[in-house]
Amino acid sequence: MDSPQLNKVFINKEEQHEEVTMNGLQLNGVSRSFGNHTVLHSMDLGVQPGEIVGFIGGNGAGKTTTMRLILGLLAADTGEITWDGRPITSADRRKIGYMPEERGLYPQMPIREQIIHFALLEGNSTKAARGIADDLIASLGLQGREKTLVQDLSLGNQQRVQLAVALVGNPNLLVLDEPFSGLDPTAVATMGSLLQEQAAQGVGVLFSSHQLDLVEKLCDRVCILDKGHVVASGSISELKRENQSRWNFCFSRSAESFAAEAELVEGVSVQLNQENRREVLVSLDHGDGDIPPNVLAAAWRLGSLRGIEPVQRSLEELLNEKYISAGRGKARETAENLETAGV
Ligand SMILES: Nc1ncnc2c1ncn2[C@@H]1O[C@H](COP(=O)(O)OP(=O)(O)OP(=O)(O)O)[C@@H](O)[C@H]1O
Repeated sequence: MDSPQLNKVFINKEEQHEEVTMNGLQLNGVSRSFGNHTVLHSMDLGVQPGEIVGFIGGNGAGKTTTMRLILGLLAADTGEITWDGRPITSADRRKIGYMPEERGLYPQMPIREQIIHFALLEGNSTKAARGIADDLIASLGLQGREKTLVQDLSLGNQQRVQLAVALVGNPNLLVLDEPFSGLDPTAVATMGSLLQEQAAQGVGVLFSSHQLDLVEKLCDRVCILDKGHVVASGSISELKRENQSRWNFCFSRSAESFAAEAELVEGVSVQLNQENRREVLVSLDHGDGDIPPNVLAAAWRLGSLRGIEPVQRSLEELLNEKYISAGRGKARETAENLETAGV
């Protein structure tokens, strides 16, 4: 989905020095090291109210560290974290619902009791905490399971309880570390709808995931992290438009000779449609750009060109083809990183 609030997209970290996010959460130039290992390098990230931002990166890219910085569980070495344009306070942080990677539910506690426990920790009275638990149990579809121990729930329902716990403080922002991991397709769909419902109510959502199809489906924007560097950030549609590098050439007769000729052009991959040999998919091997003149000339030479349609890449293709094999400085590291992550 496209965010109407979004008016700027950034592609290369090297070209990126500002990001337009006036409301909600903003990280500006945040760095963090452990000993002499710099885990985050001058990172910028924003989450506006009501938008869902996908946080992508291989294992060890720095996603969890970023989330801990947002929550105030770790301190940044440099840079600033703001809420609504001013330095974030502990009161702002109390309005952030967090689903940590290590989860943190009590396996042997019934789920209603568990949610009440966390609601009490938020400073609610016992009566209010019970009300909050009952409301969350109803809205997350956990009715009938109030007395079930967490350890006896399916993973999907455990994640729902985890989300309930993140929601007890009626948060303005949800920060969720891999909320979809280990879920079956039904539970994934439920979790996705729950996040969309929260966003529709104005809650900003930042979640990390290695499931790129999900990120593509749910998110207004993405932030792609590679070894602590933001390598791309922006709306998915903008990201795709900015990376236009694939076209379908349609002819009114067989395009085999065009395909053969275009294949000789350096830096281009060509695929003749085997089911309709009048169509040829032409892709740039590296980066984005215009159709190479030699390819266009070959198409004109064939003399029966009916049209050229841009074909957008999926987020997964973009990552694999652009950010991994583009030959940029960190491309190889990115490839290894994402491969390790199973992306
Ligand atoms: N407390 C710590 N002390 C030392 N190093 C740490 C600490 N926390 C994280 N790191 C290191 O920081 C790097 C980033 O880790 P982080 O957990 O933020 O990555 P991630 O993107 O969340 O990875 P994953 O997808 O595997 O969860 C890793 O190299 C990790 O070993």
